[in-house]
Amino acid sequence: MGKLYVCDHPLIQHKLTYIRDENTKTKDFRQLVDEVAMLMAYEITRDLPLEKVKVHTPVIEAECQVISGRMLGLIPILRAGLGMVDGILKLHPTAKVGHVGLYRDPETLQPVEYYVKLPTDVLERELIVIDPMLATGGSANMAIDVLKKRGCQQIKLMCLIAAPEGVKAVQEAHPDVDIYVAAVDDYLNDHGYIVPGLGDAGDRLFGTK
Ligand SMILES: O=P(O)(O)OC[C@H]1O[C@H](OP(=O)(O)OP(=O)(O)O)[C@H](O)[C@@H]1O
Ligand SMILES: O=c1cc[nH]c(=O)[nH]1
Ligand SMILES: [Mg+2]
Repeated sequence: MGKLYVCDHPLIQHKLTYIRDENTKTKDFRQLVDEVAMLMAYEITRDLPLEKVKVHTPVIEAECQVISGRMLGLIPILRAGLGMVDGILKLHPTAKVGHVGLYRDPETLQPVEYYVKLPTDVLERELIVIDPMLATGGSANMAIDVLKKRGCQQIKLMCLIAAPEGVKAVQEAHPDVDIYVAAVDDYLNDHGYIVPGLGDAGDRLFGTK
């Protein structure tokens, strides 16, 4: 079963509180999501492998370390996942970005695919699927399916807030995928919203409501 990591760094938890607050308006919401995504990326990439390299400092030749291994690909689920991309790119500027467009039907809560565009070298990259909200898990599972159907193998999932139902659904459908979140909330309400949650992440990011 995939592991669940809760990024409980005080800076992440502090910022998440203001992201949840209904009085936080679009500009600050966007800024805070960007900052939390960057802080989470720092935690998530803690296990990246290093390799030794020689560097000439102005003083001597030294043996130092650089990140080795596979390159990174970020896969935001449109729309709301877009809000987390730039924060991660600040730490990993060479990552490529693939987009998976899904919306959740408000009646059935089932995800509907409307767009997929991936880097040509996606199979050579470690992928992080990004979405602020993991509610029923339908969207995350469909995005991971989209990647696996194309042969992708090394996939992580990164969300701000998860419902227990969503964590369970992803762990059952994709036991090879580790999940990284800033918080696991209490439950889903009758409309499929995470409680306490933050409302509709896409609407709050883009000011569409
Ligand atoms: O786990 P699930 O039950 O599938 O719900 C989570 C999905 O719902 C939201 O997207 P939404 O459908 O609102 O699209 P948007 O990002 O365009 O607003 C959210 O950003 C996730 O993608
Ligand atoms: O609480 C939720 C659930 C799904 N999508 C959101 O944006 N928020
Ligand atoms: Mg939305």
